[in-house]
Amino acid sequence: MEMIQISLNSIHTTRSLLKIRIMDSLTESKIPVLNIEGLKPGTESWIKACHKVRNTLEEYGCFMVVSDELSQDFMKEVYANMKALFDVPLETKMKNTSAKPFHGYVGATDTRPLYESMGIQQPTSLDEVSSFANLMWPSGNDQFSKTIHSYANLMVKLENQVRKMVFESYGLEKYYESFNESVTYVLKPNKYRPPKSNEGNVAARMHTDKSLFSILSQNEMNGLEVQIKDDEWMAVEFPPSSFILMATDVFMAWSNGRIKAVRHRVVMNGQEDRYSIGLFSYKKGIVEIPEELVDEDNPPRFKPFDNYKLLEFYAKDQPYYDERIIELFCGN
Ligand SMILES: O=C(O)CCC(=O)C(=O)O
Ligand SMILES: [Fe+2]
Repeated sequence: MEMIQISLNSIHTTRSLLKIRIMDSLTESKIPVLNIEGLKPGTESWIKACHKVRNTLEEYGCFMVVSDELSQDFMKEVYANMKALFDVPLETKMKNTSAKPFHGYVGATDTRPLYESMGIQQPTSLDEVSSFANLMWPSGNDQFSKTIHSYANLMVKLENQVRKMVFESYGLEKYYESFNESVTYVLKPNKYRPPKSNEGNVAARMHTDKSLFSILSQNEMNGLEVQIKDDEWMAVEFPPSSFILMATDVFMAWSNGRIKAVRHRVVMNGQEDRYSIGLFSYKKGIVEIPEELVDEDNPPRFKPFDNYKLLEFYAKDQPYYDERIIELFCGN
């Protein structure tokens, strides 16, 4: 039986807790909002922003961006296409398979009845997105492919920029290009339905991501909550055309513990379906702490490890789902 932990009331209990409705008053959203679009590498404003991004990820583990590049009309199109995707029959959705955990269709289960998710691998390739669409709609769906591919390209561009900024801020830009060659992506559309009266409203339990970096946006239904200071949950308010960038266990380990992996969960308080879309990067091969981030005062906190093996480890039943997993997996 699956164990879940809900920090509210500090209780550890079994799946019956999923029936609990969380209605605690959440701290008002104070997630930093950074303006990092349109900066030119090498300029003074770029260098300043590099430090700001790194400091924010060290202190909070996440920040938001309100994008000039994503119009509200474009985002409406993204969500209309996602709705059409989840409306395809279950047998068809189940054709979205992958050998990697959480990279294919994940359906609702007894312990997680509100959540469904799909995986589009290598979404920066229009051919890959189109073959996914052909699987879902036998006569294809060009509109879906084009929209989702453009969205993925924008998110990947941003993911690259943020990692470049962090590398630069640590003085490690010389590693950025070679590191980037082994980064891969999966785009995950998620759907959450509202709970019935006899169901709890925790749609995704507290966890930290096992990707290298994650970027999420949502339709107008809120639900994402993060712990950015102490153990307090904070509801994320998404202004139009915004997304949240989140650091993960892998980025935390790479930085030798400097960057914070942000704990998050999804709680459904509304009465409408919530759609979110996440771009997750992964590092192929071994992740190692750069020697520049290790010294006498900062001995290596993690052994070199394989990102996908960490994901497999996480996918097996574990005592927790947050960053304590990576400590178990490869902590020193
Ligand atoms: O839907 C969301 O806002 C969160 C999804 C999430 O945490 C995940 O896919 O790892
Ligand atoms: Fe997550």
